Amino acid sequence: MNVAGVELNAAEAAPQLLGTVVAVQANYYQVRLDTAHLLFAEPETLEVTELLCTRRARLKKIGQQVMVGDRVQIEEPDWAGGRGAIAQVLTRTSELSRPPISNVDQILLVFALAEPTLDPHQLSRFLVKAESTGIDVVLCLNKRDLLTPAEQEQWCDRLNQWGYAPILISVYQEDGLTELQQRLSQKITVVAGPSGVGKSSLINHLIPTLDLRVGRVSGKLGRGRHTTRHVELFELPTGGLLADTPGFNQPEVDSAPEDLAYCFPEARQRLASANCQFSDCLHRDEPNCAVRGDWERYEDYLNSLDEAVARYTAIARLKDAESTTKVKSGEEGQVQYEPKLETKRYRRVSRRVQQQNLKELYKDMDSGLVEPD
Ligand SMILES: Nc1nc2c(ncn2[C@@H]2O[C@H](COP(=O)(O)OP(=O)(O)OP(=O)(O)O)[C@@H](O)[C@H]2O)c(=O)[nH]1
Ligand SMILES: [Zn+2]
Repeated sequence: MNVAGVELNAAEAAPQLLGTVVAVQANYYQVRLDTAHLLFAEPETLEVTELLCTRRARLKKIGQQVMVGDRVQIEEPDWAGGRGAIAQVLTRTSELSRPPISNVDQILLVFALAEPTLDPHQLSRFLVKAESTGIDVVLCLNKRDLLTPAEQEQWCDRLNQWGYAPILISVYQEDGLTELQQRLSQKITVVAGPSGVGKSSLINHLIPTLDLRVGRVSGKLGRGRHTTRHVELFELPTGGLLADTPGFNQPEVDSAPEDLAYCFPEARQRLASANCQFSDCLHRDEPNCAVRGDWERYEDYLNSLDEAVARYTAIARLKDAESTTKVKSGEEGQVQYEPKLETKRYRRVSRRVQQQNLKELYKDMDSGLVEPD
C-alpha cells in the first residue's frame, strides 16, 4: 500500500533510522533495526538492535496500518529506554492476509518424504495454495534419511516434472541444511506445511535460541502455536527473517477459476509458449486449449477448478441473493436463500460440491473470516 502524501525525507542531512516490524502486540510494534543505524555512531546506539515503537498519530489519521514485515522509518529513538515512534511505512512489495505479513519474499513449503507418507495430492494442494499468493515458493522435503537414494531421486524427477526443484534435507542427519540456509539468507520467509513433517525441528535447527516444542501432539482442542493468531518474524543467525504460519496449514483453494492455471508451473509454462483459442479458456474441454494435456497434475488442476468454480458461484449467488433480498433469516437465525440458476460459464459444478462450499462459506462468514461485501 502506498502512503499517500508522505514523502521520504531523503534530503535531510541526518541518516534515516529504518527497520522491520517483527512483532505486533496491541498498539506496540517491535522493530528490528537495520544495521545501518550504527552509522549514527552514538556509543549508546551500538548495543541496541530492536526498539519497541508506537505509531505516530499522523499515521493513524490517514488510516495507515502497520503489520509484521513492514519496513518502517523511526523517529525520536530513546536508545536508553529502547523506545521509538514509527513515522512512516515504506511501500510494501507484497501482503499476505493469512498470516498477516508484508514484504514476504518466499514461502518455504516443508513436507516429509516419509512418516507421514508423502501424499502427492496433499502436496499439490499446498503448492497451489502457496502459488496462489503470487509469492515465490521454495519446496523442501525433510526426512531424506528414511528413503533410499533411488527413492529420493524418483521424487526429485517427479517434482521436476511439476516444475519444482525440491531441496532434500534431513534435520536428523543435518543433511542439505547449508543449501537451505543459503536460500533463506537475507530474505523474509514464511514456513508452511502439514503437521509432523519436521517444521519445528527444522526451525529449531536454523534458530537454536528459539526452542520450539518438537513432536508435540495437538490435543483435542488443537491448542498450540498453530492455533494462536500471534505472528512473529525471527531472525536467522545467517541473516534474514523467518515466520512460522498459524493458519496456513489447512489449505483451501481460493483462487478465482480463471487464475487457477497460473498456480501450476506446468500450465504456466504451456501458456508462456502458446495461447488457447479463447482468452477466457478454463482449460477443461474448450477447443484448441494450450494447457490441457498429458501432464501428471492435470487431473488435480481439474479438481481444484471444480472447487474454485463452486466457490465463486456460491459467492456470486450470495451477492445476487443479497441484492434481490432473497436472503431471509430462518427460524434459528440460519440464513436461507432460494437457489438461482448457475451462471452459464461455470455450469459444470455438481450441486453437492456447491452446497458443501456454501456451507463452508457460511462457516467462514460466521467466524468473521469472510466479509459479506
Ligand atoms: N526420520 C526423521 N525424523 C524427523 C526429522 N526431522 C524431524 N523428525 C521427527 O518428526 C516428528 C515431527 O517433528 P516436528 O518438528 O514436531 O514436526 P512439525 O512439522 O513441527 O509438526 P507440528 O508441530 O505438528 O506442525 C518428530 O518426531 C521429529 O523428531 C528427520 O530429519 N528425520
Ligand atoms: Zn486453455
